[in-house]
Amino acid sequence: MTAAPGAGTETKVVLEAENLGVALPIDGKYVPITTDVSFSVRRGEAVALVGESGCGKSMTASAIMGLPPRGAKVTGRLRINGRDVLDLSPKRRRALCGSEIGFIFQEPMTALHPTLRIGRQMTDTLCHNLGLSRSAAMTRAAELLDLVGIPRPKDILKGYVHQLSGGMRQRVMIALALSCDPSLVIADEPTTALDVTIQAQVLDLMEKMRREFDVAMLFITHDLEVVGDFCDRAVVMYAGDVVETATAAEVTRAPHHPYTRGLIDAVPGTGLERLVPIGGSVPQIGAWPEGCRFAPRCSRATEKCAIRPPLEGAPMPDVRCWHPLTEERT
Ligand SMILES: Nc1ncnc2c1ncn2[C@@H]1O[C@H](COP(=O)(O)OP(=O)(O)OP(=O)(O)O)[C@@H](O)[C@H]1O
Repeated sequence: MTAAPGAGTETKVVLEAENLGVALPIDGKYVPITTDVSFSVRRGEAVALVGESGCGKSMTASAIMGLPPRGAKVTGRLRINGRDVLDLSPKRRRALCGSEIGFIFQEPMTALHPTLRIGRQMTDTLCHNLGLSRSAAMTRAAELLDLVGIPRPKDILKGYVHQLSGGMRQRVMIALALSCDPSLVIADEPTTALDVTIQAQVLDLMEKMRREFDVAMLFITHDLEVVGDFCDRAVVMYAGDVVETATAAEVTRAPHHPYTRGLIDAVPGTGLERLVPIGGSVPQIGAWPEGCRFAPRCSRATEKCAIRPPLEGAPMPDVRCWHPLTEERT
């Protein structure tokens, strides 16, 4: 693994999604799952993709990884380290993903094989992606486990994933994600399945890895506290759309989109006397309103919201809303 490069390279854009859309064939026609998803992640930066369940966060991540569901139509542009990847052949795409993108999933038990020794799984990945010999891969695997704070790495490599605690399993996932020296790591709800103390440890470790190796991180979460604590910027999604993009501090302290405000008011620790859930629910795919998709749940909605607001060109930049909140951001 290469150490963090020096100053001057930290602004390099690693991931660029431009009007990224995924549609799935359902009952004989393509139904949009996400539309117009645009954002970027720079080297060393952690960007959160945030929103309620069903907003399209994981679908966006699967399109970036080149692993959308069978039959999916992916449109728009997607660049990884400046290279357009949507037109690559499946083989070249897999090779690119193996060498440039690392993944951390919510539940390591579903991503790690239950009956293969941890050493075997790690060395398979290292041999395949880096072309190492089996013995060199085993040495590297032990180094990686040591790096992520796993004690007695050589013993752990001989064991199985079910013998580890949830936090240790997630450390193995992080080691695997970093094993190919990726420029981008996609973490899909990596701490949701862990208890609070272990969550904090895993987040600390990811933060350390991000700083040390200067990777770009796309962090998929519905936890706004994690966004505020861990991420630099946040991309808020609603019903398959990006509705607001800003720094994590701005999004969590002074959001401009009523949906983002609703998300914040619905979680504990916001200072409100009681939590205020957003009324209603995310519209089903195939049943999105014509205009603003959030309008049916929005107290600020007017007739104008029958027209879909653009992300740019509505009253505020990076806020897909005709009536944004105008709280000052300091
Ligand atoms: N293979 C599929 N076939 C049909 N619909 C799907 C499929 N995968 C996802 N969907 C639908 O696409 C929408 C977006 O799903 P997605 O998993 O991306 O949401 P999410 O924001 O990641 O939610 P969560 O936080 O619950 O994972 C949902 O309505 C979901 O039911």
